[in-house]
Amino acid sequence: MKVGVITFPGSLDEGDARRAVRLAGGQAVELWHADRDLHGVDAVIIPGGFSYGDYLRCGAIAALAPVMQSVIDRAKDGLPVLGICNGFQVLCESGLLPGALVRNDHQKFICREQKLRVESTRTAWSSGFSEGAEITIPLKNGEGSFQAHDETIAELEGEGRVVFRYVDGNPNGSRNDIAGISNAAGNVVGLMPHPEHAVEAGYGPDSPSGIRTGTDGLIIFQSLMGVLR
Ligand SMILES: NC(=O)CC[C@H](N)C(=O)O
Repeated sequence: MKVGVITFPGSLDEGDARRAVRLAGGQAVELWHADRDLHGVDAVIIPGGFSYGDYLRCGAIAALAPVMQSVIDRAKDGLPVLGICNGFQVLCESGLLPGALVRNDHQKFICREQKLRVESTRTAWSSGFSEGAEITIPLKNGEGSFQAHDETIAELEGEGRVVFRYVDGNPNGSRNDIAGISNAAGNVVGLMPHPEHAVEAGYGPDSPSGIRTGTDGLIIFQSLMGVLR
């Protein structure tokens, strides 16, 4: 299975995302922001970082990059797409996901191990979890507060499209403690915390479930492999 990982100027975590794909059993393919060609990939990951220096808003310029035009077209046909942190910001700016990520309510960059609850397993990227599972993966951003109109929040909640929710304290003022959402079809998912940094035992944060040690993030990439199989 070929999983494309996009690099924009200012991307940071594309290497870890490619590594996560490989550890989950996939083949990682490098995609370049200025290239419209998706090189026959079966899925796309938009990684974390500071694309185009976070000007004008985080993700706003990346959403207009040539590669994103192809991602937007293919996502409408069901291509699995995962946006991690800056990637989530790009997905919201490109219109593939609703809402916006704005500055953390406390105005500071946050970097910590974050506990999440898996609220929906009906997406390409969360099908490997059991519903309600609690996982811990790193969170690191300045603009991670998820905001949307009341109607959009009601729609996301009503349609079961909140995929990940912060537990044990809201780190950034996100509405309804939302850490990650999906589109209606479930092929596009964006989340602020970083699963690609919790894929190897001994290196990621310990899971509160006690079942795994530091590898909760790997299940997101393994979920995709199950869907593509
Ligand atoms: N880790 C990241 O992807 C950072 C995302 C974004 N540039 C922010 O600081 O909010």
